[in-house]
Amino acid sequence: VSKIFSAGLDITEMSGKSNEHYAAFWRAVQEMWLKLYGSNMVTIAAINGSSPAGGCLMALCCDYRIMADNPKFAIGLNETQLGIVAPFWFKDTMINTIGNRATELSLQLGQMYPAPEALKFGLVDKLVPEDKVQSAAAAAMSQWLSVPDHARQLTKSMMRKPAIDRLVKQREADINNFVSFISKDSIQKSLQIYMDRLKQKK
Ligand SMILES: CCCCC/C=C\C/C=C\C=C\CC(=O)SCCNC(=O)CCNC(=O)[C@H](O)C(C)(C)COP(=O)(O)OP(=O)(O)OC[C@H]1O[C@@H](n2cnc3c(N)ncnc32)[C@H](O)[C@@H]1OP(=O)(O)O
Repeated sequence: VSKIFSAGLDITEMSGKSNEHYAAFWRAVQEMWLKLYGSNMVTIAAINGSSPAGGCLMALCCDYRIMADNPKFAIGLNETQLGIVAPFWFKDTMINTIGNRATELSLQLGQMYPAPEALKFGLVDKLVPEDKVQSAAAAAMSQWLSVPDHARQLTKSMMRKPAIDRLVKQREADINNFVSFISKDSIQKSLQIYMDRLKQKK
């Protein structure tokens, strides 16, 4: 979709459903992160539009991020703005990209960064004109693929393994946490208010 890289997790999957539904949904989200963050392939994010929350997470999972140079497009982990909390593995992924202090600011405020600020913050690696995002991503891919694969893969794994092992160890507890958090009446209410606001904005 033009103007949107990803709208993040589907909020309708997190509201008004059963606990079994929430558990299955969260397991699938964990699986997505484990596969993408843990992939030994080269992954380049071609960010052609806004990328809130889960969308930002997907981009952060990649090895390199190229974003369209348009200040109308914003990226960030904005969970607190929805009244929810970025789980520890979202937080770890961001820390591994921009560091602890910048992550704390970002997460507590639920900040969405317009493209130029995202570059300054290190959330993305490069800005290019909107119509050059795909070609710039292809060029970056060629550069990354020119590095001997075994050395690049071992280096990637060395950098990411501690975060991945942490989720693998706590996977069931993380699902239980998510279910008990998201099914609270107060959280359901916050999500409803956020969705109503999104619709009113039109
Ligand atoms: C202490 C224990 C902690 C345990 C862990 C607990 C909790 C963690 C839980 C969850 C983590 C979640 C991460 C997420 O990803 S949450 C989702 C965050 N996403 C957003 O905030 C995106 C909101 N959307 C937007 O900002 C805009 O819609 C967007 C910029 C994407 C596009 O703008 P545009 O103007 O083009 O389009 P709209 O008119 O706003 O939207 C069209 C249509 O789509 C609906 N919609 C948008 N985003 C979502 C979404 N993420 N999920 C579901 N539906 C969405 C929007 O409501 C419109 O619908 P309709 O009116 O056409 O029916």
